[in-house]
Amino acid sequence: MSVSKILSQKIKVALVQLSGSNPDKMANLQRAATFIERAMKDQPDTKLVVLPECFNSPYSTSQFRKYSEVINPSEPSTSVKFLSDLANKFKVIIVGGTIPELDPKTNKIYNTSIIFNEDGQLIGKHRKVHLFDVDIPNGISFHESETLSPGEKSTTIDTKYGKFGVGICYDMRFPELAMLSARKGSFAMIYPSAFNTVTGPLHWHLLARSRAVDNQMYVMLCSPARNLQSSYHAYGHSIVVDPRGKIVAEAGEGEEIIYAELDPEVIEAFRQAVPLTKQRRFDVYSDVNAH
Ligand SMILES: NC(=O)CC(=O)C(=O)O
Repeated sequence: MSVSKILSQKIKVALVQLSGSNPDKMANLQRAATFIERAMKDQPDTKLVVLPECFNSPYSTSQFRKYSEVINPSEPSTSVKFLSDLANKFKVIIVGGTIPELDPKTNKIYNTSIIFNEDGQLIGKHRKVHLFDVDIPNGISFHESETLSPGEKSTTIDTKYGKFGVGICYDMRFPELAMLSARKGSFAMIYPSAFNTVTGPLHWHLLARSRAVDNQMYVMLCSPARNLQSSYHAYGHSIVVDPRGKIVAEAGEGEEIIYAELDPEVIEAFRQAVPLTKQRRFDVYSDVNAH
């Protein structure tokens, strides 16, 4: 596939590391608006903005239903309308972190990312496929499946610059979603995320860099800032990794915006130098899911 199809031009991205787990949804939305406005003033050539996982609700299994919204483009809920208006106002693509989603047909709750184009149209959504259910001795226990249901699809979004894949947090531990999007021609994988102070130091950078190197694509992880008043302490360290596995931008632990320029030449040059896509041996591992 020619590079012009993967990413049509250089694009600036902004990852907005907002304070996490605050109980006031409208205040969280307003804060997102303030930061997006700041990003667009600081770097007006920004084409794509990413928000964190659960950016407008507590990250807590007992709270997801209370904060959930029905995602129906013809009857936009509070967060859908808010982010759609922001995308349209600033003429920027927004990967709107995640919000708890209620499916009115099944009464199930999902952890869902909603994505808007520059005209404010909802161009896709991703329901977290792999739920964060872990018990790490002397570390952390968390069971999203207490109240959430898993999504059933991988997600690749089409934009005027090219395609990118979306996963959510724990999804990044499963390389298959990123690989699927890469094979559909994506230039990047974007994960609104909320690792914690146990697993963050162990795996955050490793996983971001691994998904980038596996697929020779950009990888972006956008975390909430650390909030020690909340029950869940997010890791922070929102990060952009290039297709060579090099970290090109990284936040600290507080509220912050980080920027990076994605360059099609970097993708092309590295894919030519290390031509993994031409060297794959699906004749050998076509049955990878058979065991
Ligand atoms: N919160 C998550 O979904 C994932 C996480 O914290 C981890 O994988 O570690």
